[in-house]
Amino acid sequence: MSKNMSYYDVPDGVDIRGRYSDEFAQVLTADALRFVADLQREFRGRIRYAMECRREAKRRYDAGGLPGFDPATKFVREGDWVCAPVPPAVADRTVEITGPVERKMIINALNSGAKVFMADFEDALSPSWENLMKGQVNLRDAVNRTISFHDQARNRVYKLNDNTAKLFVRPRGWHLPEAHILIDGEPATGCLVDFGLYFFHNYANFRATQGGGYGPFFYLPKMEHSREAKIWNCVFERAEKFAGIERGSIRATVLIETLPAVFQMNEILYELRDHSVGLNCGRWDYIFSYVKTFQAHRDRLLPDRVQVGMGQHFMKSYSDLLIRTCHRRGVHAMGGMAAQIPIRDDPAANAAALELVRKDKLREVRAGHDGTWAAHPGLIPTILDVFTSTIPNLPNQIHTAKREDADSITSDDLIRKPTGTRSISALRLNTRVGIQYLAAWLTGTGSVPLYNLMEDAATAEISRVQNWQWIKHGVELDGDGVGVKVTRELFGRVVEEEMERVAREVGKERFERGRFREACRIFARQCVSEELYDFLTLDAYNNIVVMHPRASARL
Ligand SMILES: CC(=O)SCCNC(=O)CCNC(=O)[C@H](O)C(C)(C)COP(=O)(O)OP(=O)(O)OC[C@H]1O[C@@H](n2cnc3c(N)ncnc32)[C@H](O)[C@@H]1OP(=O)(O)O
Ligand SMILES: O=CC(=O)O
Ligand SMILES: [Mg+2]
Repeated sequence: MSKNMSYYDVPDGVDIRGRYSDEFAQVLTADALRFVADLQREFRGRIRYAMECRREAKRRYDAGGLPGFDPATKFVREGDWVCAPVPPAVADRTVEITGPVERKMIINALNSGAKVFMADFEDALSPSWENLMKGQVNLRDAVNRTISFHDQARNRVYKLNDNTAKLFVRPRGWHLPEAHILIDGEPATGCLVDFGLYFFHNYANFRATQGGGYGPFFYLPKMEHSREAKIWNCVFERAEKFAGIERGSIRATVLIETLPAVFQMNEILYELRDHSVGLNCGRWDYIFSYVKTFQAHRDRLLPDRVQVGMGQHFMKSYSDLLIRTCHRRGVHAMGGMAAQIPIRDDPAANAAALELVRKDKLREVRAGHDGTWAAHPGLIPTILDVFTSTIPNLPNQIHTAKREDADSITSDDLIRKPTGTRSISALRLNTRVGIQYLAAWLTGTGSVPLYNLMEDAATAEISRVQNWQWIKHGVELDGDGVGVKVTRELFGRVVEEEMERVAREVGKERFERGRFREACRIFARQCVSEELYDFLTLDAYNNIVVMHPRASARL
């Protein structure tokens, strides 16, 4: 054991390059880091292989192939198995609030009246060292129920109510490294750091105080294949063994938010059958993934982002098949996120936004979803009302909404071309939103309100890849009577004009103080690149890595 330059007490082979703080050292203990390092060493080969398989699948799609059901796992799809029974503590998940692992928001979310709070290290969080480590400290205090926050400007103290939402934690996706923690000289896998530190410090307390003997509970993002779910299952088994807790204690809901994964839903549940509490329709990343999967397919271009709703045939088919699959296997089928948020200064617009959320949730509960997501506490009464009035006296619809009709959904339904039109105003909006989101992300904020909608990493990805797709394929805009072709030159003019508009809208001072120009450079580079960048945030990550002592910030 040695003390490294930053004074963290680290086990052999582990080096911490992030800033030292006494508070962070409470979660970055030698024992916790040893647990993370052991996970990394045991699973790094399989993670690398899984990422290579993603690249291989991409090569097939780029050569004209289509995603589909795997004949080799037909026996899993047709077999008569079910997942382990749902833990009683999380039978009722009708409303789940989500949000970044920020201290005040954690308290507000846990107090919000939602059944579950999904604390996010992923789409809603900019994964800076400060955010991640503070997030771990905050979650530890939340599980211990000692968390508090003093808003000095408003002289308001935040504390937990007696009754709080059950906590789920969403680690990062498999693809993101943690540059500030080196294990045997290589950056750690981000999600193993998020999972490992949280599990190590909280499993005992969590199971005793809120899991009813189960837990901790997780959400797992952005998987593309059941082999990735299998790795998670092994990570869970390894953690359970380490902690000396019963196999099947840890439970996770997998987000189905990539197009390839919709063909693997049974397989994913099967791999996690002892650790599963369902699947969730991660609709925003799913749309992003549709573009990504079909990036070389000129005939499958997206219409304007606002037109790609759950009413599109491929989106409805995905949600219906997810419900059918989950209920057949005895677990929750969770709905997704409506992007509308309360609009404080305009009662009519606020009522219209709430009505859109209400309709979206009504569609979900009528289709058979067991619960859904809320982006903001102000939406919870509306969403709760929709669920409790549609399925009164039931915690979920797992056994009452079988949706056998969805057995007829085919591969064709799941990849059906979206319909709609394309407009210059959408190109402009994508650009304005993408740049502003990225500017916020670079300064440490991973979810923001923009033009009265929630924007996070997943929605920003749609803006980016839609622009890329339209430029790459030289789309003719047919939506607003302009009739021009999207070229790099046109996009260049749009970027210039939209940057001027952003500067006007946010005001000179904020514009100059912020990282808008840097965001613009990154966003525009990704929109015009010959090859599509895999992830907006993977490329931009280098811009938020801060080494201590300050060395090269690049991976
Ligand atoms: C695609 C996906 O992955 S979706 C899941 C990931 N995305 C998210 O989780 C988004 C979560 N939501 C948010 O981050 C925020 O609601 C935003 C950014 C959309 C809007 O934020 P704001 O405009 O700052 O909200 P607003 O000013 O109305 O907040 C009012 C109060 O509600 C609180 N609040 C707002 N959203 C949340 C939330 N999700 N969880 C907890 N508290 C919240 C604020 O902290 C604030 O509290 P205060 O009155 O005590 O100060
Ligand atoms: O994570 C959720 C999504 O919609 O993306
Ligand atoms: Mg997502």
